[in-house]
Amino acid sequence: MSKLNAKSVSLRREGNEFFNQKCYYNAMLKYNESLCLAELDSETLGLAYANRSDIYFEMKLYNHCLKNINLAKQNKYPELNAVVLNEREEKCLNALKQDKRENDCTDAQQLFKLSYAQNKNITFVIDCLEMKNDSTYGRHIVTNKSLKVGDVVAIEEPFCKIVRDEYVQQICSWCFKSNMMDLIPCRSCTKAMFCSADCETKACQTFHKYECPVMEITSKLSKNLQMALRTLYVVLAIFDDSIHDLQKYILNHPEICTIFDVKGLDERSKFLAINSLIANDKIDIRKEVLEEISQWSSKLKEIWSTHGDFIAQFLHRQIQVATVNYHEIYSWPLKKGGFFDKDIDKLPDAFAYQRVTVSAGNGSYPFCSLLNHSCAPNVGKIFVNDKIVLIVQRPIEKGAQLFDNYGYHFTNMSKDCRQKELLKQYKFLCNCDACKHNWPILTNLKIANKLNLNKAKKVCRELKMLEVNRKKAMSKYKELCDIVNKNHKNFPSVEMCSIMESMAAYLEMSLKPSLQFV
Ligand SMILES: C[S@@+](CC[C@H](N)C(=O)[O-])C[C@H]1O[C@@H](n2cnc3c(N)ncnc32)[C@H](O)[C@@H]1O
Repeated sequence: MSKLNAKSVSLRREGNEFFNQKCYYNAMLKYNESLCLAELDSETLGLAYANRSDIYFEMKLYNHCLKNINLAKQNKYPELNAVVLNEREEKCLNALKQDKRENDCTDAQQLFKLSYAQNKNITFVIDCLEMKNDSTYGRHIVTNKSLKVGDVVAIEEPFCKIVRDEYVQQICSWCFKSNMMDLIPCRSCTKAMFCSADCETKACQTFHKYECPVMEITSKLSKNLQMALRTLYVVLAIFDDSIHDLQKYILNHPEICTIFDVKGLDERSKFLAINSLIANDKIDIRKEVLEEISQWSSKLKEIWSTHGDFIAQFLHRQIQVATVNYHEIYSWPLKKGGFFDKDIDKLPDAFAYQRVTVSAGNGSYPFCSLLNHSCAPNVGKIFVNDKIVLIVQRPIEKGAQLFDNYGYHFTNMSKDCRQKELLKQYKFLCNCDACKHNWPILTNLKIANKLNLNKAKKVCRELKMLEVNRKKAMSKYKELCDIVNKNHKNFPSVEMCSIMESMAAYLEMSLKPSLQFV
């Protein structure tokens, strides 16, 4: 579907109905869809921006409101209605003068810095991490000095990323920022929005220049195939549109090389590191399917005619790599909900809250993809926009391996289920401590220390009460890191697992947007 004013107008009207009912989240979604469908240089665009400014005004987000009033004016907002906008603008400016609210505008990204000196080559990883390779674990990451709970050991950007279709109107297609849904639509397609003109330019210099004309159809493909295609586009842009140069480069670098072996961190080297990630060779996709897809876009059609076999091989490998390596990118839902609480007094039977981040997209990360799995991991990932921040969850001794969790944790899944799923998707039989010693799930775990159990209960109660505030959440999180550092010998136990969950919740709280839509 291309831009179409009639459809845009009807979406805006749907938005107005939600707005009148004060359902601002739904209204904003409809206005953003309306913006995506509005034709360039039409007043439909201006009207949608103006309506969005009304939501921001009601939510007292005056800077967003002013920005949208400006966008409306720049986009043919009808002169006839200008009085309404001008009045809103004036009210906004006055309100801003009187607005004494504390602005919790700490950039989430600034909350996290590497805890130790950086690796000289891989500057986003601490220097004490090394890659090892053996017959049991394949390639894996170990530390040559002991690490403590809370240490930030890597902050990695994705090589390639993709926003899920259902979040296109809520998250910037370039940087994954939500910006309170204050996004601008792509000028040409209806399936991409950006938080700034700068992000739009960056996307259009790479994958979006090829994808834009075919976004509507490619967004219906499976996520792995979409990621494979996008990787091809990202890499094509790196090779200045030359499929010939890309093929030559791959042929000239046949050796397996990881992010630890590549010479620099330039985009070509990063691609080599992605291309040499472990692949699931049981996954097969017919060349005819790829050929059919290649006919959708003019660029793909053109290069398929000269390099069909190479492109089929490229996409095939990327799909095989995707299934065992690519990460979901988690983000906060913008609709109010947050932590909802279970009955605290049921501890040790239950955690006191549930964490509610949602998977907003997928990304490929050459370093984090070298981490192996454990059902009782010692590191955890959190996302700041599209970046993975890798943080130590349990003390790690010098020489020990760093273990991530692939979504199968011993506290909430039986050993049999975990092992079955891991074998099916990742082709290995897990032999982590939790599997080896058949640790029980949370509800059947022992209590190791009554004093700590009381602490855990208190923490849960506080978690329930705490107003979301980044600074407070961060300081609580640090307190809990200390408790885990001092008491980790009691792991696994109800109280330690509970404290670790609360620790993760406080960490997420420190990232949660300070405002959400009702
Ligand atoms: C994301 S990769 C991790 C890096 C991988 N070891 C390598 O050599 O590139 C996932 C793959 O690593 C292997 N793997 C992960 N965790 C493992 C574990 N605990 N024991 C053995 N193999 C594991 C499996 O082959 C899995 O499909």
